[in-house]
Amino acid sequence: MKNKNLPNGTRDEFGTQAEVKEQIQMKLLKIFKERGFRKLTTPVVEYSDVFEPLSTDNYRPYQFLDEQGETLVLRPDLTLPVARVMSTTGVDLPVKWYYSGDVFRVKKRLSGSYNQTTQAGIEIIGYKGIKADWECLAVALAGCRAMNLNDVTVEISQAKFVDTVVQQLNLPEPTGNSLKQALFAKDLSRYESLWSPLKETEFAPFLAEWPWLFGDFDKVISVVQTLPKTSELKKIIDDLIATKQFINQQFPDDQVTLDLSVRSPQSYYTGMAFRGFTGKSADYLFSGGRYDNLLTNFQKVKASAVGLAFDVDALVERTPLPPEPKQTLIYFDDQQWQLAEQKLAEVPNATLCLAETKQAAKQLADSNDSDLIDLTESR
Ligand SMILES: N[C@@H](Cc1c[nH]c[nH+]1)C(=O)O
Repeated sequence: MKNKNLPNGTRDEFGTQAEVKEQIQMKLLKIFKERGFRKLTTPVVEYSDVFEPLSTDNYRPYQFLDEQGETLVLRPDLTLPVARVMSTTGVDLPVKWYYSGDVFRVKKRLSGSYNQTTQAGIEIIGYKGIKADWECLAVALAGCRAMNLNDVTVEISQAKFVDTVVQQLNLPEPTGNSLKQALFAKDLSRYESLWSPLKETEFAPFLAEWPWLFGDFDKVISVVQTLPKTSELKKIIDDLIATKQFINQQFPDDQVTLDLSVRSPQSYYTGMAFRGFTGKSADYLFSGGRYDNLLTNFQKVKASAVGLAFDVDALVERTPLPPEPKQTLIYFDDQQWQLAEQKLAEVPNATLCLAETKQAAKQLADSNDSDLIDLTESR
């Protein structure tokens, strides 16, 4: 009998913790709305095909069958449903959506992380230019500020960078792909042996450093600058530098790092991607990026898009819980409802006491450390 247990990786939330979470969500939604984003809600359950573009190396979705035998899943992501909506509803582009809701990702049993997390995010669809990426970053960092998180590190990556460089190297396949996999896995001995035939080429200074190409923005960029520049690579570098300058100007308290040796945080990203961290914690506060091809999975037309989602639970973890405020119980008898309502409106932090006797009301007030207003005394 498991009716008193929760499935692995889920939790109940109540009281102060749940209220803080609600407040955080409200603050984020207010920022989205104030910047002109419109609300979009999608169902918690979808056909599993919607999530096909997702590579699920670290987790798998919860799956079950509907009455026709079709595989349904609890959504493991909120961006793919937005792409589905765009292909089925004929909404005119460009659009700016905001949403909040839970995503469900079955992680390894002892990973210590939850399988149900709450996200609040935005998707900007129909803009090719870098201003849309910057709007995502501006929303992300404004959100962190609203939570009093002032020392955020934005880690930027670029989904196309690794492929662009591997292509430039002109390695025979499958060597190019193996090099990429060794780089992502930080399998250094394999990486070394794969790039050693290029030791005498102009790529050598870069290739020797590539597995360590993360951290300080300027250092990483200076290594990338040693590569021969194709127009594609130049555009990638220019956009990264301009984005760092944008963050420095708009959010001078925040740090920017660059990682050009990682796998893209989402398999559907096609351009810049970014994550926000604070302190030493490895959990990110927000994660987002550009995905210009995702909509073509659902429809013929190509549309540019960029978005980001806050991990609301990670924000809650970094928010100190406020002390429990003292509550006032309003005790009254059955004939005094009107009066009790008046008191309730007047007294801050009050609640109606629904106990049946005065003695029970007193006991309740004592055990909750609450004040008690007794309306039956004034009669
Ligand atoms: N859906 C992404 C975040 C995102 C929103 N838009 C673009 N990326 C995630 O869960 O990591």
